[in-house]
Amino acid sequence: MNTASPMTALKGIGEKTAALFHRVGVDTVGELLSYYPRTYDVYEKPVTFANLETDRVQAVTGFIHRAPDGRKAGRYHITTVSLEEFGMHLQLSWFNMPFLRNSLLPGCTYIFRGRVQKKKGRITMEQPEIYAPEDYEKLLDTMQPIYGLTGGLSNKTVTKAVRQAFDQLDLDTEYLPEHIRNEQKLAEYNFALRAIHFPVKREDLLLARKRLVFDEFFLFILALRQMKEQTEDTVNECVIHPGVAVKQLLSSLPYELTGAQKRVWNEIQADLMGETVMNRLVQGDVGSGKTVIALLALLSAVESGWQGALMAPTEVLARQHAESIRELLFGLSMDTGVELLTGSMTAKEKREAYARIESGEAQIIIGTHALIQEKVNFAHLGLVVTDEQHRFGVRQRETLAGKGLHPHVLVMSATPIPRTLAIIIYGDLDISVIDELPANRLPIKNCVVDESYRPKAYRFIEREVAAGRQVYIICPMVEENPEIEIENVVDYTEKLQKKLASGITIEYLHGKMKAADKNDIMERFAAGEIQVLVSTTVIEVGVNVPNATVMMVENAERFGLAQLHQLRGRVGRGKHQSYCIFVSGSDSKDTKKRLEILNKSNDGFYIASEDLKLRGPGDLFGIRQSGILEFKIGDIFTDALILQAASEEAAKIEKLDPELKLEEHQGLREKLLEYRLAGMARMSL
Ligand SMILES: Nc1ncnc2c1ncn2[C@@H]1O[C@H](COP(=O)(O)OP(=O)(O)OP(=O)(O)O)[C@@H](O)[C@H]1O
Repeated sequence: MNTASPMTALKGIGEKTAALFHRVGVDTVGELLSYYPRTYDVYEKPVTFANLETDRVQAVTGFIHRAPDGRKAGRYHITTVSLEEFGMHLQLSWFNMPFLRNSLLPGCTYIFRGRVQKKKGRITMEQPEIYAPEDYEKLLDTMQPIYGLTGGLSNKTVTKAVRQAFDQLDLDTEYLPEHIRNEQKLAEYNFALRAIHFPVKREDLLLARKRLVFDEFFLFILALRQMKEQTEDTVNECVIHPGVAVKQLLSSLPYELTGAQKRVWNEIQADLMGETVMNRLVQGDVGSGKTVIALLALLSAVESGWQGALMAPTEVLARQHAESIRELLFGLSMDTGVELLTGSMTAKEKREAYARIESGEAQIIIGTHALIQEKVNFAHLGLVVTDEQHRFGVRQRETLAGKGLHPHVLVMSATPIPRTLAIIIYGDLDISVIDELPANRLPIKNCVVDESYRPKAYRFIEREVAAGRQVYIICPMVEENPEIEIENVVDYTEKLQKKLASGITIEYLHGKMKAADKNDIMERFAAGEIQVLVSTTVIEVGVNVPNATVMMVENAERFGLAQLHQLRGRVGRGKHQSYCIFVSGSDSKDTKKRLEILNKSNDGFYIASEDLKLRGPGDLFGIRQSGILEFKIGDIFTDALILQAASEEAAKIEKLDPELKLEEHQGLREKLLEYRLAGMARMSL
């Protein structure tokens, strides 16, 4: 067995289980080893009731005075036990486990372990684990890995598979040169890999994590530098001059560009006319008006005889872009062929669209990445506008170059990262920043509240709807189990229908819905036919419905601040006063402090940097701040110092041995090659 062996090479994993692993992105034994735990279960000493903290998983010692109660509640059977300690009470409950009434014996002591919650003023644990004290003793202080799962794939299965892989594999030898390991005080590779899955103690885990985060950033930056060398100075074969249509568009906009938009547009124009091809990142906070900048570039391309493609991460966004672009171009004297290309189109529709793209009749092509990248033959592509989530890298360029195309590339990003980090992460791109919001915006009013505020929030929502506005409600994500997440959204919507005044149209949206259904809901929301949209975070990126003025986020404490900021960015996009209600299910002080940052500021850069200060780089169990670039373990915010170190080491290597020819760099050279090959599928590096 080696790292390239398929998952079925492991004992006990057949085709069916392998298919489940495939769903979480693991096809080979090597990928399994880098499928790092999402978090760890730490079996800490039982605490006294006085030290229970809501929203934390804790253990208590409980003496059973009398047999548990059992009762029916709708579809469920509920077993409850009330524990007492120095006059303080803790209520335990289990769903559909009636047998507990006979197995929890009066007069005996058990350890109960679960998430502490406060419900109707009472301290509770739902579904706590139950241990005999002597069994718990054995688990004490161990850390059990918890992996990201999917329906049907249990944590036990993943854990067992990882153990087996470690037992049977000859692991890679250390590949980082010793001078780097010494300089950065990094743990040995195999130690790190083992310890990240099965840490014996917390210190080991911290060391392991630091090493693997460093590796991830280091390889990324080295690959990026190689990529930059390959793409730099491609001669500009698609010279683009903005002309009459662009002027007309500018004067027909219902607003004037902000100073920042004008500056960035100038930078782009200079690129488009320049001697080398454009590789530019436009960074701008949510709602700063990036779409119109993209459109100006696309229209300039069309005016100069080229096609422009706009690649969106989701079908919903592609549709939205197509619509708003058609609207903005309407009435210009030049007719522009705008083509929308999405997965839910029929085969016939797609064929016809491909034909129009190939003939050049379609001039601005808007679609999802997969469709535009893989299947399309362009007549004369001059510009690609894409987003940061899908790196448009060497492979994409090579594919296009194979078709004789060397287009300009414009990458759009709403991730608020400080410039110093941006330069490292986007080392292959020039950077422009739209650092100003349109002037007509009223700042969003925020509040952080607890669950008891819900009825008031609902009355507020009713008033806004009565005034003609629209509302988003975000349900908590359930990372471990997408099925529960869907249930949450559906359940919440049903309950909400009873709580809000009749006559309000409420619909829900989640990631597992069919594309056509999602489109339908989004279109009806955009058209104002739906007033309240209950959703998972699928709504997070880019949706633009300026009439929506309320964003209510349930269990806000479970989200990263950067993500909450993105979510909040869905409102406050028009002329109406907008509101954001963060409902927190936790009364922990740290949570309050974090959410307070959002309360104080609407500025993405400020929020990201304050969050970083508060959490500190050692925050191991923290919420990942951003899904961008899909780093497996590193987080550009919380691991900013490691990112910086990796960048410095990469620069040194480049100076010392740019082609990695030295003996001591052979391991690294191989690893980098492997990384780039794997990355082609993942990040297109
Ligand atoms: N200069 C401006 N003045 C007033 N309104 C503007 C200006 N530029 C853009 N807008 C409007 O602001 C809204 C948000 O713009 P846009 O959708 O381009 O944001 P964005 O930067 O893409 O944000 P996100 O990252 O959240 O998608 C749109 O309704 C757009 O019409």
